[in-house]
Amino acid sequence: MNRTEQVPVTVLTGFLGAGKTTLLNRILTEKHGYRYAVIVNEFGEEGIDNDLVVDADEEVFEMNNGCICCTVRGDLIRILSGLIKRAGQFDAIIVETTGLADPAPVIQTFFVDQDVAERTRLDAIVTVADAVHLNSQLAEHHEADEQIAFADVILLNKTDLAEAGDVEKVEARIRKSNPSARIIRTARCDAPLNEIIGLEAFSLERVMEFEPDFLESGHAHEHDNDVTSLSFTTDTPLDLEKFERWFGRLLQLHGQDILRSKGILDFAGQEQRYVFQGVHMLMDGSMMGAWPEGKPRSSRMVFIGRNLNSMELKEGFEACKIK
Ligand SMILES: Nc1nc2c(ncn2[C@@H]2O[C@H](COP(=O)(O)OP(=O)(O)OP(=O)(O)O)[C@@H](O)[C@H]2O)c(=O)[nH]1
Repeated sequence: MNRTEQVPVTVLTGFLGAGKTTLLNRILTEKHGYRYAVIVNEFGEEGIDNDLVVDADEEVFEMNNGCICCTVRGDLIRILSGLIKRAGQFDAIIVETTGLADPAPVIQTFFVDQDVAERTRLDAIVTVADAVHLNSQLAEHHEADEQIAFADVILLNKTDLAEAGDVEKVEARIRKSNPSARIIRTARCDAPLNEIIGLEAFSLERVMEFEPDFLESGHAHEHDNDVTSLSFTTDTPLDLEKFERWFGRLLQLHGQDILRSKGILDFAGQEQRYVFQGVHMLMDGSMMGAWPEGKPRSSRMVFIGRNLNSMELKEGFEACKIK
């Protein structure tokens, strides 16, 4: 098949909370004239990410029942195969992996499945790196290192939160894992789109240089078993003050172990949905607009981390309900 008839695919990866969804939203809202099909994979059970992706014209396919790099790889192939059949209807495919994904099995999918291999081509692996947390993530999670190693482009993001001098140190550390990727320093992933999409940057030869058995090994992959996810939902509105007190204390006490937290919440007396985001101890929250019409209001939250105490978290969450 002619190379120009193959659908280009950009894989967005990066550790938990680095800014992948922020980047995706940027791509989807900027005026570029292209039509993208988007595949979003999420580790938590509650499918929050899908609601955090802006309402764009693009088609968004959710894969929530596991991590893209292991259990749901079959789903990825199925979605890609479906998209390929309608290839004329969009210009490119964007795949956002979970923050815990090893990108290798995802990349392999584009070479080992014959149909997918013939009809798509990897444009680039774009990795978002959190300038504040990357060093510790690299020390603790081999997935973080793989995400950096496989990148063609690295957005060294959250430079607004990093201490002066730290960005240079993180960049030097990145270079040890990946000497050749283009590194772009960003705040809220504010890189020009033409440096992210349509690059024709992916090179299997480069990958084979540092992983010679890349295509043969099957790249057996195991996640850190100590990282788990818990999610909670309720239809009862929550008390904003109680929630803030509980959550602030929780992150103070357990922020080392709670790698990621996020939720869409229904606070009593508030018209809009409230979205909160935590990455370790750093927390961010804001109103995110009206509740979708015709759908009941409810609160959903997800924790991803080590040593998560299910009972304690559940009790804390339940205690935030209005009486
Ligand atoms: N201050 C600051 N906050 C940022 C930046 N980029 C993203 N954020 C915030 O960081 C939080 C996590 O961003 P996301 O885009 O959801 O990160 P993600 O990589 O998609 O997270 P997961 O999918 O859960 O792994 C959100 O609250 C963002 O608004 C940045 O450059 N600076």
